[in-house]
Amino acid sequence: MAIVSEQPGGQQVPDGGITAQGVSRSFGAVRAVDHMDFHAPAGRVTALIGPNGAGKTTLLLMLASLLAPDQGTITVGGLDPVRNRAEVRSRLGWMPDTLGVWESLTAREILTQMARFYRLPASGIAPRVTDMLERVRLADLADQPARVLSRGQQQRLSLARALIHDPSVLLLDEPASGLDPGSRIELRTTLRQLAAEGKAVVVSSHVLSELDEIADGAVFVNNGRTVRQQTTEEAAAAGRRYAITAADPAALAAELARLGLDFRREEGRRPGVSLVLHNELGAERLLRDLVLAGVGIRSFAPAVGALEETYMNLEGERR
Ligand SMILES: Nc1ncnc2c1ncn2[C@@H]1O[C@H](COP(=O)(O)OP(=O)(O)OP(=O)(O)O)[C@@H](O)[C@H]1O
Repeated sequence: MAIVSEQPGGQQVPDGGITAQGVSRSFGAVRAVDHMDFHAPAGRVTALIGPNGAGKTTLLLMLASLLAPDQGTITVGGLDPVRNRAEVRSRLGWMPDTLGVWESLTAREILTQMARFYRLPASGIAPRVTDMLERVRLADLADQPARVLSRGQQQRLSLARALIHDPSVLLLDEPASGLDPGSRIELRTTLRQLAAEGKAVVVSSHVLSELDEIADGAVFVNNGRTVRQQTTEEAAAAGRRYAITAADPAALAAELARLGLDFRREEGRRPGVSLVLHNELGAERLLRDLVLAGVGIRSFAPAVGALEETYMNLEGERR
């Protein structure tokens, strides 16, 4: 990730992606977004993470130039959406959390309308629509009204709609919601491919384990503010909590104490311990030491994903 500031308000240099600086938006007395900073570079998947009501959708709507900020600036590939409205719109793809209107039209008609809206050359529209329907595996359902599509199929149509004009910035609000496990994996692969093609991909979600698999970086927001921006490498370097269980939990605890490690006992269905390890090499060494000491290890793995670790730490800092 080209730009990272640990604290909100860090200086950011726009590249081919999308940047927001100090954006705010209120609805009556509710300050939904309050001086938020955000950056998603080209060629990367950036996760937008925050609890319910944090301001994620409001920020995404502003980034998509569908909602005007009260304050602050947004640039898309270095362009100002207010001064270069048409150019910016053509660079942005927006996938809302629900497909929305037009449900009486067929998937093919919806994509065709979108392609016309973006003024794609008339002769290229039909093949482009067919390509997109194949890409999201909807070719067989292309001529069915969108309302008969399942939630997962509608999500795939929504993704095709966002991609029809080959935008360089893709904004997706909860794209995996309603998808079965197979479709989630497929979505991950698609998003990684789009980033590899050089697009800036922004994904908001509550499902952190899912984002862990696809994101190169994350922006954490809460109460309308940016609370942290970090790359996955930085998240990994901050250390990770590992959960360990053993045939004899007392022997495990005794050995960790002998090694001088700070650990926490974990109760529950699989009693054991947890401790923060700074990198994978540290985990490898500890596992080897425990095995050599004769501790019968039953499981040894990260307790939570890297993004969840940061999220939980931020929650802890707030308490
Ligand atoms: N059109 C609106 N009118 C009034 N209040 C709004 C409007 N849109 C959002 N809000 C308020 O702004 C705040 C942020 O909402 P937003 O939808 O951006 O959060 P979110 O992070 O996307 O939440 P969720 O994860 O639940 O979807 C909330 O308090 C919400 O009630």
